[in-house]
Amino acid sequence: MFTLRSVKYKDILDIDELDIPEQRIICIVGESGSGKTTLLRLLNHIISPDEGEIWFQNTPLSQWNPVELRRKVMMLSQSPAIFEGTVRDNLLIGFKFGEKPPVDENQLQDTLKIVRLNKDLLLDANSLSGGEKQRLAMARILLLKPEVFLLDEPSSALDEETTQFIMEQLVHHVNQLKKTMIMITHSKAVVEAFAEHVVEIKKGKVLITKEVGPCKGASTCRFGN
Ligand SMILES: Nc1ncnc2c1ncn2[C@@H]1O[C@H](COP(=O)(O)OP(=O)(O)OP(=O)(O)O)[C@@H](O)[C@H]1O
Repeated sequence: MFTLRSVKYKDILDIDELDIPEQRIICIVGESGSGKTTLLRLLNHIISPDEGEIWFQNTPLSQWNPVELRRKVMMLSQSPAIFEGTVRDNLLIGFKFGEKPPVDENQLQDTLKIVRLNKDLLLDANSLSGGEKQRLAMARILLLKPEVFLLDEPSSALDEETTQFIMEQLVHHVNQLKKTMIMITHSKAVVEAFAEHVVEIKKGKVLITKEVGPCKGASTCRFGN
């Protein structure tokens, strides 16, 4: 799905070779400051490498129309933007400029359940806590159904039990839709429970990239197969 060759970005990342498979749950791990967020930003083409090339679906990122690319590859940052207005406004904002048809009320409610956000759709989004805002942004991306979900520490503002519940829901959802999830995590429990592929970054270099869990060695595999 993503292919990186001889990619350098400032003195932050120096990746000789990395292949990220599609339709997998991929965890990016590594110590703080190792370059994980920078890697996600490169994949989303928010930034470009100084050297080397990154391909998405066999086309160099530089040849992708940026709008088209970000419709397929969406990133949820650690502190996502919350817009003025209600929970509902925030869920639907992605549909405002897109070509996708707006979703109905039931879908909005169902998506809030996936991220365990039990709030009224008409509530002012700015009254939510940090963790709730993060989940609202997660729900917003889920509704848009991109090919690739890039999640930067999606559980950073969540307690252990909520993390377990939401990750289960997210992984199930992504698997069902046959999408790809690439997430940065510092949680060993999340890696052990959900990763199908792990990429470890150390000081800007890929230390380890390997398949793990139930899909190890399989050409195709979804949980439950
Ligand atoms: N635009 C930038 N210009 C210069 N340095 C940067 C820039 N963005 C990040 N850095 C530096 O690059 C290094 C890697 O940052 P990055 O955010 O990718 O790390 P990370 O592995 O995601 O860290 P964490 O786990 O703490 O979130 C850090 O030392 C950071 O300060």
